[in-house]
Amino acid sequence: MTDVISEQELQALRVRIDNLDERILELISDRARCAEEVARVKMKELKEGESPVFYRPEREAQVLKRVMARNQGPLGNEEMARLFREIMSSCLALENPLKVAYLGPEGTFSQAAAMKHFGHAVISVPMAAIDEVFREVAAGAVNFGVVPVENSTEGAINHTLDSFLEHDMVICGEVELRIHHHLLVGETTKTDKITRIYSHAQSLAQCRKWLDAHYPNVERVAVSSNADAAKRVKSEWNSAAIAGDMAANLYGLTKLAEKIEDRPDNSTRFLIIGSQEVPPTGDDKTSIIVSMRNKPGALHELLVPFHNNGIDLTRIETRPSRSGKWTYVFFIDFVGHHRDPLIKDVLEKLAQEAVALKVLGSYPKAVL
Ligand SMILES: O=C(O)C(=O)C[C@]1(C(=O)O)C=C[C@@H](O)C=C1
Repeated sequence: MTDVISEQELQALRVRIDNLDERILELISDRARCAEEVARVKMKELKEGESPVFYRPEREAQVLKRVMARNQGPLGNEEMARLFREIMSSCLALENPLKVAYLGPEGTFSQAAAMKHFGHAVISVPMAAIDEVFREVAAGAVNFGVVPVENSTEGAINHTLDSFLEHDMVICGEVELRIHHHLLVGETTKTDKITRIYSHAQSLAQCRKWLDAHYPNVERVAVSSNADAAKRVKSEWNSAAIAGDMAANLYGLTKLAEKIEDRPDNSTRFLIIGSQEVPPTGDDKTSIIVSMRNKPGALHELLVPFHNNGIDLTRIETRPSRSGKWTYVFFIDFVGHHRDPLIKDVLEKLAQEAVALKVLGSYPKAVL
């Protein structure tokens, strides 16, 4: 009897869900038609020689923040924003499908970061090296690139910082990704006979203590990427790989142990590079490169204008210079947009003291 009643209850709920889905479907289609209209207006307003700007990171940040502010549950803010991220991604693809280069191969955390930032409707293009991502963007072969810039456990990604010295790029966004590593095996792996564990050197370092505790005598082999590690285990019965969810799914591997990173807050920050300046949203960050004269107190001089104006520095990194002129170079991130009057003032003061100063870009703070 109770079975019949709960079956009826279930039926009624499914009818409600079907009705809601129909309404959601209509609303999403309405939204998509609106985006098509937006594209038409953008094309209409173009002046001679201008090309349309379909992707608007400042607007996307605003849409996602609004969704999060209005959300009343039961779905969490991040979950709800993730759904809207995908809807917007599909709407943008209707206007103009974006091409995004990332540090490949398929299944890397860089690809996961690209999907988190742009949604799944973009065309993602794997590159063999960070420098190639920069070159692909510079050549106009893709609209944007996604490159890792710092990891909370292992620090700065120097290849990325150095590439900024060589290429003229605009930073148009940032995305932070929680990095969860898993120990992965294939169908043919003999799990009690593992003699080798493959992963990228950074990931092996991020799981060092776990490996010492669980596989102290197993050979650790550093390969070019986690995705490459995952690919190798498919055909080796005595090997395992350390990689993330994307690589596990892509290569059909099983998790022998989940979330094995030593620090539970392990995350990587990625930058979105392109050629498009992003207008202020009121909640932005700016990245600059500055080189100072090689004299005592140079770093102090550099920091004083920020301190005096109460500007929040979020990161400072030093790299060796590439030429005689660039004796040493500072990469600085701070809160604010380079068009804000206060920030403009500080940058002008800084430019007077510096050998060279380059604004890499102002962009909305990561929302997701
Ligand atoms: O508002 C715009 O300019 C749009 O193109 C619409 C829209 C959206 O779907 O909301 C789509 C893509 C842009 O990156 C930002 C927003």
